[in-house]
Amino acid sequence: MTWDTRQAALEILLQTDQKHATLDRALDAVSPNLAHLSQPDKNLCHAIVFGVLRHRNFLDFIIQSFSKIPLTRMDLPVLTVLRMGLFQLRFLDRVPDFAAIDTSVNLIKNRNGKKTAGFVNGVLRNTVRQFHTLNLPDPHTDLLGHITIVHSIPEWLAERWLARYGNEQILELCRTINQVPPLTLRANTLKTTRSELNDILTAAGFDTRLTSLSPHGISVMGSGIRIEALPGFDQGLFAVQDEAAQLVSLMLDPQPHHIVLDACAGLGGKTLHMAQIMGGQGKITAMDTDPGKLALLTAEAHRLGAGEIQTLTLDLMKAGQTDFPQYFDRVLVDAPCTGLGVLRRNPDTKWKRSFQDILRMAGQQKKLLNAAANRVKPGGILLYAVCSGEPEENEHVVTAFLKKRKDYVLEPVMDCFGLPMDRYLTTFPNGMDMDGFFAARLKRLTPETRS
Ligand SMILES: C[S@@+](CC[C@H](N)C(=O)[O-])C[C@H]1O[C@@H](n2cnc3c(N)ncnc32)[C@H](O)[C@@H]1O
Repeated sequence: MTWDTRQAALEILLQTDQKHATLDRALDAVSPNLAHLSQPDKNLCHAIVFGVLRHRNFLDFIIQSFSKIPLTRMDLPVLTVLRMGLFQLRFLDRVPDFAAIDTSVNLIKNRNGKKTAGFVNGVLRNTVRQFHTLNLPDPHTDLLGHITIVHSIPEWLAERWLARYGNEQILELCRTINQVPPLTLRANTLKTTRSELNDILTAAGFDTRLTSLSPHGISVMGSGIRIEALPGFDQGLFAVQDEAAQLVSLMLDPQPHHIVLDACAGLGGKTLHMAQIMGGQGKITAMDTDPGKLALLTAEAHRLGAGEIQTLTLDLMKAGQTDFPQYFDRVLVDAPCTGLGVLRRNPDTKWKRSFQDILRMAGQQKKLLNAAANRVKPGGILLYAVCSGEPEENEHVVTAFLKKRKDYVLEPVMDCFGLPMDRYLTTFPNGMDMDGFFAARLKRLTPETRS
């Protein structure tokens, strides 16, 4: 089946609306149907999908204001087409108003018939004519309403952030969350240097910025950049990795002679950074419950020339002594989490999470950290990381761990990068232009240092 640009965007959004289909999975699932589209059309499709997910509450507020039918009684495809049309009208200068309206009307006419098409036409045209009459919540008198509607943050999350952050900080955070994040590369120092890679990219006409804290990062400015088309991709000169994620492996500080366990390795972003920091020496075991991810990790290790990475499909919670004949100098637990720190990359996450998820994930994180702790050599380091800034998944996990495990102490992050933070690594999209990460460096004491 082949789709045009907006049909494709509609299908992706409808798939993403199912609770367990992440945006990444939906994009992967439909990608064969997009193969015939030109690159600008693919870019437009992505812009609509991400834009609708970023601004969903704002778009719904407008639809509700100009529709006689309540949103709760609207068919999901109709509501989605309205969101897509409105997003183009309000946010995409490159799409003229008539094109945004006509393509939306035709899209729904083919699916639901003429009557529904008339309804969509009416709502979109009313918006164009009467948008100026809308009363949007004012940040000075109704900050919660403003954040919820204008910045499209779910109310339960906005309430939590309001209790935690100052007014200016939360507004800045919300603004950055809805912006397109930078494409950040990690120079593969097994094959090149950051400065050499930067020269290659700038010579090819790309506008780049060196990351300020990671010595390996380069952000490539602009939108719609195809990673595979960047110079150096086939030669494995870089991997795609946000700066905050780069800081995690740097904070673990694995040495060339170390034996390392990446206990939740996933696709291996951090495993392969560790391999590069270790100069392709030492020994790394990449473990995950998902064999499919580990297979992709092995392929990526090959592209990057990272040498032999031992993979292990195993549940950390069920792993016993026989699974690991030796102790490790370094263990990374990059735990599964709510992902609320990476909303600018995965805007669908905000509509799928609830407070209960934070508590559920925190319970799992505590268990994973405890299970990993027994694998660390006395004198070795256990690093706990999550891409969420929620306290239950951050310091609460670490505090509970330290209460239980008197053989561990927290090592201050200040010593790692001279960051303006003392105990933990905490990064934010606002101000730092990085994903929101949390990491704690825990040292296992030797019998001598314990007493
Ligand atoms: C945040 S992701 C890891 C991302 C990865 N470290 C990276 O940098 O690309 C968490 C991973 O933990 C894995 N996982 C979840 N529960 C696990 C368990 N009990 N044992 C091992 N891995 C687990 C998931 O499959 C997922 O790939």
